[in-house]
Amino acid sequence: MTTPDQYNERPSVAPHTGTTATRDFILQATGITKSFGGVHALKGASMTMRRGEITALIGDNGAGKSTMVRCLSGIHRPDSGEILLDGKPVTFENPNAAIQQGIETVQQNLALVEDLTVWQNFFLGREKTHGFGPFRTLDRKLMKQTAADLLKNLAVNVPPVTSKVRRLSGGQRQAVAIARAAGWGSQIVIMDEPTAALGVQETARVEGVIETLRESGVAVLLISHNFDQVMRLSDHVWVMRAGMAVAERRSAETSGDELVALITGAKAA
Ligand SMILES: Nc1ncnc2c1ncn2[C@@H]1O[C@H](COP(=O)(O)OP(=O)(O)OP(=O)(O)O)[C@@H](O)[C@H]1O
Repeated sequence: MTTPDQYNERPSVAPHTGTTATRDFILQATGITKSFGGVHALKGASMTMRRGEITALIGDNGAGKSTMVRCLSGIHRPDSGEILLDGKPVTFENPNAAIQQGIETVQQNLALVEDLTVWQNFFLGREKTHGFGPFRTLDRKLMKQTAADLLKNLAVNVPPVTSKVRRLSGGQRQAVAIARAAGWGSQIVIMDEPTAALGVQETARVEGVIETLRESGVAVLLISHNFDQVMRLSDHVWVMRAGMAVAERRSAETSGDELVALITGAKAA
């Protein structure tokens, strides 16, 4: 039987050749390499994500998590390897190409414009219009209503969508960024340390939004250094070490101690 841990020992073996049916995976990355000059950030890393699950990606500083995320979100082009989305090979020339394929990334800096309102941020670069030709105008009413509905569906309690982002708390901003990512019909939402800068209450609120996202069938990739959060929220955990994804565990079947041992290499995968 091919176990996930073996994928990385034999990167040429695609995850979808294992015993889990390909259709279970929304994403399969196989043998991804990426170097920056002499720095080999990814050395043939392979990982998978399933629909309607939260997959955590953990590892020490410099393990390659952000580089993997950037390859999946079109910021970097892998030097080699294959990414399958819904079973089909994809390549992303740029972040827009990943977005077109249904992969949204909530960056650490959130990429929200402070001086615009919540609804304007939702539709930044993707504005809805009505009318034709020279009579075409922005459909503000539709955009406001859509943004409000999305926030409501995700049970996000933020001030009216006409509020400027500048007025929102850290947790509210994070929730808006997640709701925006979810609202564009994405199949996968990638989140890099979504609660790192938040207090206890705001963290709980954002975690609630992430869980709602999972319930709606979206696959979430959560990069987090917070072990409690990883154990609480995720369904599967991939552990990265020195440019490789060295192990996958079901979150319910592992422990913080085992994950630490896998991260440091004290325990073989
Ligand atoms: N643009 C870049 N240019 C040069 N080296 C890079 C670049 N991006 C990443 N690296 C290097 O690649 C390696 C992996 O970095 P990466 O940021 O992917 O790790 P990480 O697991 O996300 O770490 P952290 O938890 O600290 O964010 C590190 O040695 C890093 O210095």
